Amino acid sequence: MTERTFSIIKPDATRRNITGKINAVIEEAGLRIVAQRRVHLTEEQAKTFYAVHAERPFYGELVGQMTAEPVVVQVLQGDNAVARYREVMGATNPEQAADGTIRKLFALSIGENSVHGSDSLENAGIEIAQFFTDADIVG
Ligand SMILES: Nc1ncnc2c1ncn2[C@@H]1O[C@@H]2COP(=O)(O)O[C@H]2[C@H]1O
Repeated sequence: MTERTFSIIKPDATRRNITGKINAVIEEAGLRIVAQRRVHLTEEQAKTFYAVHAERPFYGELVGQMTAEPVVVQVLQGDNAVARYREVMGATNPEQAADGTIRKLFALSIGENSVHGSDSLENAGIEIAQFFTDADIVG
């Protein structure tokens, strides 16, 4: 089934100027980038986006990292896009990520793990709506 999922290329990757390399892995995996924008997240935006992690010990560091430098927010479209992108990203901890995945190729650490992807179709809809309107997405 064709789905849309939400992706963030994180500051550790924009800082190293490797957004194109990450997009190449995404496209080679059969996902289509149907919306994309570079944005410097405010603290409020990052806190809202990661509210589900507010009680976790790494929350403050996470918000700090996500607001340190610009990110690239994206909508990806394709067959089973939510699950497919999670496969393409690899495990949250790059030490556990499979060969060929974005995190195996590029991530620096569990915190600086280069990309975010929605964990469910429902959350994909919520996350996409935080950054894009329907008019921004050209499928
Ligand atoms: N111990 C941790 N466990 C899980 N996520 C962590 C941890 N420390 C930092 N994080 C970050 O928290 C983020 C939450 O969702 P992400 O998919 O963006 O990727 C996660 C990691 O970058």
